Amino acid sequence: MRKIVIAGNWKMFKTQAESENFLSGFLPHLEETPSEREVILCPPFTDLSVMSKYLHGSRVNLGAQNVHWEENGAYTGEIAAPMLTEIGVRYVIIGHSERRQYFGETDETVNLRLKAAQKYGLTPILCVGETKQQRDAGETEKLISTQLEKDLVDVDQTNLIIAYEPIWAIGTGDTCEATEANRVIGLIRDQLTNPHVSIQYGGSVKPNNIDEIMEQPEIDGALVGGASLEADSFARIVNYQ
Ligand SMILES: O=C[C@H](O)COP(=O)(O)O
Repeated sequence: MRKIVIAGNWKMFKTQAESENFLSGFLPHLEETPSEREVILCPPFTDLSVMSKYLHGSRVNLGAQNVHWEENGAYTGEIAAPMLTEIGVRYVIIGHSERRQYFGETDETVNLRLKAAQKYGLTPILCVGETKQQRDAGETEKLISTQLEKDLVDVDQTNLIIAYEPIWAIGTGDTCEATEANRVIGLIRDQLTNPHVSIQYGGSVKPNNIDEIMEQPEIDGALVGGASLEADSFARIVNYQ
């Protein structure tokens, strides 16, 4: 059975005070949210501890935006899985296109991070997706297939979420057509050994397009950037029809 998973990726936004302010506006909306929907917030590292305390007893789970593959060590600027699990983090985004584009993330390091996350009991949200140039060149399928092949070597597909995020649709307002996202996600599913992996769509998901996105049979949720930063907007997405 595939689970519906709606995750907010706050990227490099919100101080601790702002995160608490968000939660005070957001949590009351969850009374309307069907219980089978998994709701995740992935704030900056500095917000995780305070949010974990605030969310104690709530149905919202916490995710980090990255994790290193070593348990500890001289890796300035990185974070280790035990540091996350100790404060109640359960998910981690791995291989986001912004990490691949700006911070030298490769399929090889994505694979190391995925395996480390699973080893320490975190559920990874693996991001894959093509650039505009790759799409225009007709390379979408090949690119994603290669990413999956390399990223998923020796990765346990029973503890995994995948997010299809076409890079040209991220933060641009230029959403991928819901039917096209559905088609690509179907192709991703065909390449997996476990048919029960939840696969999200990400890229300019907004309150006004979430209903159509979630009507698609292959799409099991959304990874939301900009529209997850405001409580009412993210609540509308989580409470899609
Ligand atoms: O992780 C989230 C994605 O990068 C989507 O961001 P966006 O909703 O602002 O387009």
